[in-house]
Amino acid sequence: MHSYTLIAPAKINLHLEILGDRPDGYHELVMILQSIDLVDKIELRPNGTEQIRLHCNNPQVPLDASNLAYRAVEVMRGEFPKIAANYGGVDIFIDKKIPVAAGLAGGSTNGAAVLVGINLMWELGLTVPELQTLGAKLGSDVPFCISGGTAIATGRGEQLDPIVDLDNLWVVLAKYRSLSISTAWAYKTYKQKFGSSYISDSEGVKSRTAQVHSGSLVSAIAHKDGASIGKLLYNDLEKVVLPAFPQVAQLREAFQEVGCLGTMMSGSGPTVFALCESSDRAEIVRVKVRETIPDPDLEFWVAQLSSAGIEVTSFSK
Ligand SMILES: C[C@@](CO)(OP(=O)(O)O)[C@H](O)COP(=O)(O)OP(=O)(O)OC[C@H]1O[C@@H](n2ccc(N)nc2=O)[C@H](O)[C@@H]1O
Ligand SMILES: Nc1ncnc2c1ncn2[C@@H]1O[C@H](COP(=O)(O)OP(=O)(O)O)[C@@H](O)[C@H]1O
Repeated sequence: MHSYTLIAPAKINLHLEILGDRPDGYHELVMILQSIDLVDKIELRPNGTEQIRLHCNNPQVPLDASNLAYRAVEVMRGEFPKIAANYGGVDIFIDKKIPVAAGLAGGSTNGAAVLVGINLMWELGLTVPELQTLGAKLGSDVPFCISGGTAIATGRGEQLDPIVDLDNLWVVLAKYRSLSISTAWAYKTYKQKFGSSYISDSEGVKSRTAQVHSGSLVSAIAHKDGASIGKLLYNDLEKVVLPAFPQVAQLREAFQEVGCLGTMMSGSGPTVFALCESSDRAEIVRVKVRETIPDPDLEFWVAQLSSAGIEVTSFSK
């Protein structure tokens, strides 16, 4: 049986618009998701036992059944119990570079990598759409993480329409090390603050009152027009996170002041990113914001937008 090493990229949200709440407790969204080349490395090794054993270099990552990498194996075992019984357990090594609970889909992309890796290890022959259907059971962002690139995501985030890949732009990412935000908290607080944006008509049929604002951004992406993309970045969850976490709002202002194409919080935060036209410009922006906020708790990364989803880099006997 082979071992597999996979690369699992983080994502940012160029657009995150909440259209309303849904009967299943989730929110109906329109997002534009974008992979970046800040990546975790995942290694899967058959271990000759029945157990799923996790190893990670970051102590913030849970090593139990709550880890999305662990849950991905369980989803595969649930779907293919006979095949799973032949193959036994697996050791999963997570080399974590993506900050945790940061709005960058770190857990989702690890779960996506394990689905792709198990598909190969167990010789299941599942297609990408089939893997994405299984991925939606793990989390709303998992289907996107499998294919990556640039995509419009609707529904609860799992319905995907790929658009032209953006790779001509860079981002500076910044996050306070000691600050993490729960996605469930961000959506719950949004609902408490803004209620449902669905209204019922005279027959009780619910329809959306929100507008979809992503059209001009899609057009700017089609033209790979960084200046317009920067101006059109959008995230409804900023409305709850920025007032609750003033240091995130200050970080966003600092990026704005140093002059980038645009700046926005990613997903449910607290990572803030600044879009830049080149890696040199990104480095200048990073240095300037570091000077403005010398707090050692603030960490930075520079990454390029990427067309890659989960990639297998090696396998060995
Ligand atoms: C906000 C976003 C933006 O890309 O990403 P992150 O900031 O987590 O990276 C996503 O919507 C997060 O996707 P993901 O992290 O996969 O979420 P899930 O595990 O499916 O859901 C976590 C919780 O968020 C809430 N949730 C999630 C998605 C959605 N469309 N509506 C929701 O209300 C639900 O309370 C759910 O229990
Ligand atoms: N493989 C994983 N990597 C990181 N966090 C994970 C993983 N599996 C489960 N988690 C849990 O998911 C939570 C959210 O982390 P993460 O997926 O990195 O952030 P986000 O949902 O903001 O994109 C963490 O607090 C952690 O408890």
